[in-house]
Amino acid sequence: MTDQEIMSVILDSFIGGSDTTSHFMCFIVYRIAKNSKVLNRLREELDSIYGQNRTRQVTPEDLIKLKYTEAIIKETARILPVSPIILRFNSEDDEIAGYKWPKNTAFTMHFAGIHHNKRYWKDPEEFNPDRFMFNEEIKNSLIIFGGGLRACPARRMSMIVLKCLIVLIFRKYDIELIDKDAPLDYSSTIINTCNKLYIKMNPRKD
Ligand code: HEM
Repeated sequence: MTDQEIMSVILDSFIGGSDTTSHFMCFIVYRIAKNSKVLNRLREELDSIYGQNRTRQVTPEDLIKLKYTEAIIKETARILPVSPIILRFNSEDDEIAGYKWPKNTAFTMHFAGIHHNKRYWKDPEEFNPDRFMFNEEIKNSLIIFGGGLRACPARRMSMIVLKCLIVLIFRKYDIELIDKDAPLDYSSTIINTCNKLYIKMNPRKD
């Protein structure tokens, strides 16, 4: 690889990796803080793994047990994916769905549309992590990290990072939204970004 290629891979990772994870985490905190039932279920899961020891390291075994935590991450991404679209160009003339597509046509894939389609999801507007506990998911109806050859190379690591962040925050702290009725304040461009999220954070009382 040339220096320039190495440089662009590093830059890609910084750009593709920092905003995505931080906005995703804001969306997760908002959904949990907004839904007391979800928060209680999450605490039950965390307490069953960590008990009163709220400072020990998260282990690989914990990551497997964190099923409800993973369901929250997936449901947050289903409702509002950080990356709602991806682009692809066809390298050859093609025919798809009865239409002819000349080489170099730009295809935009709209994940958010798939995530809210009633053909794939029951009550798609409802935030309900349980749908991932009971295998409601149909193949390719949830696309968080893109797909195919250019899928996000950090998809596994990102799930681990998000799980660890949820554990570190929610096993130890009470998080409250300052304005419980305010809708999530976000902007939508090629990625969905959280504009602001005001929260109160205190050590857990129980
Ligand atoms: C939760 C956080 C993340 C989300 C939601 C996310 C999502 C995505 C999506 C949707 C794509 C496009 C995939 C496609 O075109 O099929 C992508 C590509 C990419 N992501 Fe991530 N990503 C995340 C975290 C990261 C992190 C932490 C890194 C690096 C450390 C990273 C590096 C990249 C790179 C380099 C690409 C381009 C891959 C290519 O074009 O071949 N991402 N990501």
